[in-house]
Order: sequence, then structure tokens, then C-alpha cells
Amino acid sequence: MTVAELKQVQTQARDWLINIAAPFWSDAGRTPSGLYAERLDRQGQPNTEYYRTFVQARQIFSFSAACKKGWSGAGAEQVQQTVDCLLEKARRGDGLFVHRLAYDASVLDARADLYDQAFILFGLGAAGDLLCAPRLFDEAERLLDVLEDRWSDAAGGFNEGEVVDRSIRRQNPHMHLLEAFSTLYKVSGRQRFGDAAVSIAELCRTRFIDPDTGALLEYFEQDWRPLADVRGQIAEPGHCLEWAWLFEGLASIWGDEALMSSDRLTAFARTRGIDATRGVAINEVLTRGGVHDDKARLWPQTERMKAAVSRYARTGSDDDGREIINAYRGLEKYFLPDRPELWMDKMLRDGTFLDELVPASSFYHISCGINELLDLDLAGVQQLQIGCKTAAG
Ligand SMILES: O=P(O)(O)OC[C@H]1O[C@@H](O)[C@@H](O)[C@@H](O)[C@@H]1O
Repeated sequence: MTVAELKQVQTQARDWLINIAAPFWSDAGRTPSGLYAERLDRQGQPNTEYYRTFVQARQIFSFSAACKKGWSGAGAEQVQQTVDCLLEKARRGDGLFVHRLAYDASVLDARADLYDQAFILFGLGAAGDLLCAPRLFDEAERLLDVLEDRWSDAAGGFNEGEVVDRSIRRQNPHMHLLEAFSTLYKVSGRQRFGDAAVSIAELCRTRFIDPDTGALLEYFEQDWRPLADVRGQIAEPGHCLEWAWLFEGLASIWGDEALMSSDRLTAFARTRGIDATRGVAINEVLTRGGVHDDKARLWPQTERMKAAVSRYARTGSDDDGREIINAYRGLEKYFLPDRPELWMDKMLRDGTFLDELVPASSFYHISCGINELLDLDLAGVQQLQIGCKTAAG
């Protein structure tokens, strides 16, 4: 692995984001009511059945990121329009946001879900930053007030709300809360968001991570003990790497705890969760050994890349550098060969893909991964490597 190879991957990724994907997705299926497309067919035509609020919030992030990376399309105007639309049409009287909207932005499913609220917080952070609008950070604080008041749980973390089965608890929405709080802290500097991020990180370290293997567990009892059946053994390599990336970003306020957890999560995912034949990160393994779901969705590839990039910036190691390239090459397999602005989501064991609509929701994963990659300061890493060699010699 050479720095030239990493530079080449950065150039390819930037070109894909700025010249191929952002211009296409900002236009295809955008509704007059101010919503981004939810799903497209493989000819690029939208399916208008429903619009999930968390996908809108994810797109707000994606287009904000593309603008910040130099895309000069209609990004900021659209972000403003979609944020306004969500605040006006998707917010309930109690301050929580609904689950689904219709094509005209009327409410289709008024239930509130924690995962959705996490992405609303995240989108408010990204939009507040792009539009230089601190009032959007105020809106995020308002939503956090409601979550703390209504859904915080005595055993730690939050209840999941009105959509999912609440007889079990899951780490997943908490991971996205950490992502949202970290972003809001970074862009607003408000300590409240930093404190909220650290409190979720502590919950992960003490409850979600299996002390024996270092893997991230998924499913829990109400008091955060892992479920006694096989679900309590499931680990998703993509999530292990997603948390590792979040922890790398949290090191400045959480210190060594963050880096130690990232090291263990990454080691588990890389040893157990990569299928060398297909060159991709797979969906699910079991902590006691064995694979639980050998399909490989698109998003674990971007988490593999994000973890590798953030770690490479810290370690400068060849292993992390090579992982960046392997992860990007794995991700490219999901782009349609004749229409690279579109993607497939679920790779099967034989390397073929399920034939389904193209989910807009994956644009968030890809643009987040590319954003991280483009932020990588290769000259800085080279300085770090020289410093390490000098110290060792
Ligand atoms: O299927 P979509 O909505 O694109 O999400 C894909 C995945 O994103 C990740 O960040 C996690 O939240 C996963 O639990 C989720 O399945």
C-alpha cells in the first residue's frame, strides 16, 4: 500500500460524490413539497409510496457534506427547504417527529421512534453547520429536552418509542444518538451535547460490548443483560466498526477509553467479519463462533472504510491504510456497472445481488464514508510515520 494509492482512492471517491452522485440524487425524485427521493428503480424513476423522516434527515446530512466538500449544486437551498419542511410538517404537538410522510409531505404514519429522532438531531446538526443557523441547534436542544423528559430510562439510555417491539432493547438507536450528539457538539460547541455523547459512550462500554470478545452485542433485556437466546450472541461487523469510528472521533473528550474500545471492536470485526473471497464485510456473526448471516449489505463496507480512515489518521499503520483501500474496492462492487450513481444493497453468498429498488438511505452511508476519506490528511499521516520511525530508531 502506498500513499499514491490512497490519493488515487481519494480522487475517485471525490469524483463519485461531487460529479456523479450529488447532482443526480439532488434531482431524481425530489418532490415539490421539499422531500428527497426515498427509493428509485434501476432506471432512476422514483417510488413515491412513502417517505421516512429519518431518510430525509440522512439526506440533509449527505447534501450538507457534499456542499462542504465543494459541490456547487442546489444543495444549500434544498437543505433549507427540507429542514423547514420537517420542522413544519413532521413535528407532532409533543415535540417528537413522526415516522413517515407522504409525497405531499402530509403525515402518513404519526408514530414516533427513537431511531428517527436520532437522525433528526443529526440532520439539525449538519444543516445548522452548513446554513450557519444556530437556531437549528436550539431546535436540537428542544428535541433533546423531550427525549430526556419522556423516554430516558432508569437502566440507562432511552426507550425506543412507538414503532419497534419494546420487549427487547437494542444498541442501534443509541449508536445513532451518539453520532448525533458528537456532531452537534462538534458544530455548535455546546457542552450539553458533548456530555450526552459521553454518557452514551459509557453505556456502550459498560453494557453493549461483550467483555470476553470485545464485540458489540445487539439485543438485550430491559436491564441491558444480553438476551439469553442466540440473539444475545449476534454481533454485526458493520456496527462494531461504526462504533469504533465514533469512538475514534470521541477521543478528544473521552480519552483512552475511546481508543481502547475502538481497538477491540476493530480487531473483532476484522478477524471475524470480513469474507476474503468476496472482499466484503458480512452482516452477522456469533460471538461463540460461526456466521449468522453471510449476506453483505452495502453499509458495512462504508463502516469498514470509516473505521480504517479514522484509525489510519491516528496510527499511520500499513494495516489501517490497506483496509481503507480494501474497503473502498469492496464498496465499488455495489455500484451498478453501467449507472454508477445507483447501487445495489444486498450481496449474496455467491457475490450476486438481490434485485430490489435502490434505497436512497444508503447515500448517507456512502457520503459519510467519503467525507471521512476526504478529510484524511495524508501529509499529516506521513509526518506521524516519520515521527514514529525516529522515536523507534
Ligand atoms: O437500511 P438502512 O436504513 O439504509 O440502514 C442501514 C443500517 O444503517 C446502520 O447505520 C445501522 O443503523 C443499521 O442498523 C442499519 O440497518
